[in-house]
Amino acid sequence: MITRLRSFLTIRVLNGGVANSLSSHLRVISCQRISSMSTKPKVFITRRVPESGPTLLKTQCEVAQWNKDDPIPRNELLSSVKGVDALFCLLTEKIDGELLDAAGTSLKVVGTMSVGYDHVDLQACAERGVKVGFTPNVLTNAVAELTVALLLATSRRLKEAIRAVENGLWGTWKPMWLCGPGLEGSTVGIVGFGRIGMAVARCLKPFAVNCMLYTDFAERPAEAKEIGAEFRSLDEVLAASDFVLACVALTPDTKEMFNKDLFKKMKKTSVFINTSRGGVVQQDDLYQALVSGEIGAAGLDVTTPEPLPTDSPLLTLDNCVALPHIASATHNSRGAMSELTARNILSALNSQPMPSEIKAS
Ligand SMILES: O=CC(=O)O
Repeated sequence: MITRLRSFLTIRVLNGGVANSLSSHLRVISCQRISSMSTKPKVFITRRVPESGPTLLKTQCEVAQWNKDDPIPRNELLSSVKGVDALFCLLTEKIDGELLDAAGTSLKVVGTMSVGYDHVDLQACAERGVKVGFTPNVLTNAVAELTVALLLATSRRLKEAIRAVENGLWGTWKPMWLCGPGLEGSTVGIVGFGRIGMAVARCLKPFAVNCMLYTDFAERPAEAKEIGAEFRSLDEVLAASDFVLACVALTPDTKEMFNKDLFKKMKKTSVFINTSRGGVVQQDDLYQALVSGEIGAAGLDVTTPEPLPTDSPLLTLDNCVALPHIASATHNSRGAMSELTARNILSALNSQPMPSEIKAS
């Protein structure tokens, strides 16, 4: 136990950036002494995150943190979680049996600062009695907003336009130059009509879209009526839509669902937008669809892998806009995600209902 505490606290201080000085040694030792007396639950935070979460956690817990913008190496993570009561993680950390076992039986809760949880093995957590929290709702509008921004950037060819201005290719105003499809009078198809899909539909309403279609495992009649969206089969949505928006969660059922067969079913002019997870797209097929003119353009906030390597063929295409997974990146959303992650953790530690718990199905 003492060894566990020692490694926990050493990391805490090392990440404060004072590891090599004598004073840091003294600090490590004094922290260990104080903390070995501490009865507060221990939480490990896997990254530098907005302060709202860590500040809240520190009111009740002993907090150690990988206080950097780059992910913690897996080995470091495995040793850092030993003996913790709670783990505050991000979508970049794979939460599997190995990690849960490295944490040990003290681990009661994993709070991921994300709405997606495809990186968490829910079954492995359930088997070990570890609760899992996530952060729905607080990022919905930010993600919807970015989905619309990406749709517009892709359809209105902003990447080419910005490059043209910066590279002196502007020339003069030309009637035929950099035209693209507009939203007015268009048909928009939303694949996955959950919180985010619906919020995107609401955001698009003022753009004079002619027809809003959606598809999902089941109809959502009440919400669809309020938004003015119509349910269709996936094939019907693909065939009819000028814009196809991927708003599905990544699950075994949706993995690489956007493959060559689906791209073939879309209009040759269609604009495909993905702000969910890169894993829902078969990326080589997408590249072929874009190059061969099977579809018109693609806007991606998420890719496989992330970061997308700079030599990815997708980046050579004018009709593909890629962003670095920033859909929820507003100050407010990220702050709220951090705080909700902390609230999930504290509730679980206090045996209270968690504000947003994921249950294994
Ligand atoms: O992709 C971001 C999230 O899942 O929150």
